[in-house]
Amino acid sequence: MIEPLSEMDRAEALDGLPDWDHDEARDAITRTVVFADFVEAFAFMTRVALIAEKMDHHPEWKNVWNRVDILLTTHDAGGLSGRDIELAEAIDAIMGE
Ligand SMILES: C[C@H](O)[C@H](O)[C@H]1CNC2=NC(N)=NC(=O)C2=N1
Repeated sequence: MIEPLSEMDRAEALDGLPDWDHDEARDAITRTVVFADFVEAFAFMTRVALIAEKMDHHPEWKNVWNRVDILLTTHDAGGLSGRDIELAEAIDAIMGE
């Protein structure tokens, strides 16, 4: 069982992730990223997939051509956990390159 984030930790984590929105209904964070074309979007998804597999923590996402809609939450915790924050930070690092 993975522990959900406390109210305080959640607020602090969201503060540190300005590019992410909080989906309150799911207690998830979401971010949409847009690339030049499908190949770039899919290359990004491949990189994230390898990180996710290493973390054993996987995004819910949808790709439409050059766009990737990402939702992170922890099914085992019924909401946000530290793993979502860690994966969001890894995604932000890729997007910041
Ligand atoms: C068995 C396996 O470790 C679990 O199902 C992992 C896999 N990836 C996961 N990813 C996410 N986002 N939440 C989880 O609770 C989760 N659990």
